[in-house]
Amino acid sequence: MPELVFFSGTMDCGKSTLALQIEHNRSARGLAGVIFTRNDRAGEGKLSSRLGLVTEAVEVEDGKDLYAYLVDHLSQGGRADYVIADEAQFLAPEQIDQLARVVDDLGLDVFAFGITTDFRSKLFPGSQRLVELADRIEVLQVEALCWCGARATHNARTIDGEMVVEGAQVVVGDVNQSAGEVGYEVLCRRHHRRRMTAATARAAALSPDVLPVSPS
Ligand SMILES: Nc1ncnc2c1ncn2[C@@H]1O[C@H](COP(=O)(O)OP(=O)(O)O)[C@@H](O)[C@H]1O
Ligand SMILES: Cc1cn([C@H]2C[C@H](O)[C@@H](COP(=O)(O)O)O2)c(=O)[nH]c1=O
Repeated sequence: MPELVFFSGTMDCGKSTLALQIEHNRSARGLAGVIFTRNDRAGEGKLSSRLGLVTEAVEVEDGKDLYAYLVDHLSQGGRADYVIADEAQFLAPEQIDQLARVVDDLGLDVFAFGITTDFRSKLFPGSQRLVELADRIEVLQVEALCWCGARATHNARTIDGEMVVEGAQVVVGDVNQSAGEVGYEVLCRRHHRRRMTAATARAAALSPDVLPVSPS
C-alpha cells in the first residue's frame, strides 16, 4: 500500500541526507521520483544536505497545487514512481492535503521531511497537517544533541548566540551562524524552556555569582 510518511526531527538531524539517500536508492533501481522543496538554504529548486550533496527539485511556491502538478506531469508522459517533499514544514496545509491525495488517488508513496516545531516550539501549519494525515511518522535515528549532551528535541533561534522568542515564524537560516546573524541551535526541552544556549551556558559558568533562573 502506498503511504504518506512524515520523517520529522529537529534541524540538523539528517532529514535532507535521508531524503537524498531514498532518492539515490530508488533511482539506482530505475525508479523515477518527483522532488519538491521550498526555501532550501542552497537556493531555489534545490534539495541540499549539510554533507555536501545536492539535487535539483521543484520549488513549491504559494498556491502551487501539488496534486495537479503530478497529474499534469504524468499526463504529459512524465514518470513518477514516488514523491519526496523536503522542508515540508513550509508547505501550506492544503498542499499537505494534496500530497495525501497523491498517495490515495495516484497510488504513489510520498516521503515528507521537515521540522515539527518552530523556534517558539509551536507547530508549523504544514507539519501539523502532516501529523494529522500521515500514515506513519518516523523520528530520525541519528539524534542531534543539545550542548548539555541530552537529545535535542527543540529548535532555538539565536542572535549572537542568545535565544530570541520574537519574530516571524519563517526565517531561512542555519546552525553555527557567525556573530550578528540570525541563526539556530538545537536544544533539549529543559534548556529551550530556560532559554539557555551553549553561549549563555558558557557565560553563566564564567559568572558563578549569577542566581539560578526563576522556576517557571
Ligand atoms: N562534517 C561532517 N561530518 C559528518 N557528518 C556531518 C558533518 N556535517 C554534518 N554532518 C551530519 O549531517 C547532519 C545534518 O544533515 P542534514 O541532512 O543537512 O540535516 P537536516 O536536513 O535534518 O537539517 C548532521 O546531524 C550530521 O549528522
Ligand atoms: C526553527 C525554525 C527554522 N526555520 C528554518 C531554518 C531553516 O531554513 C529551515 C530548517 O531547515 P533544516 O534543513 O531542517 O535545518 O527552517 C524557520 O524558518 N523558522 C523556525 O522557527
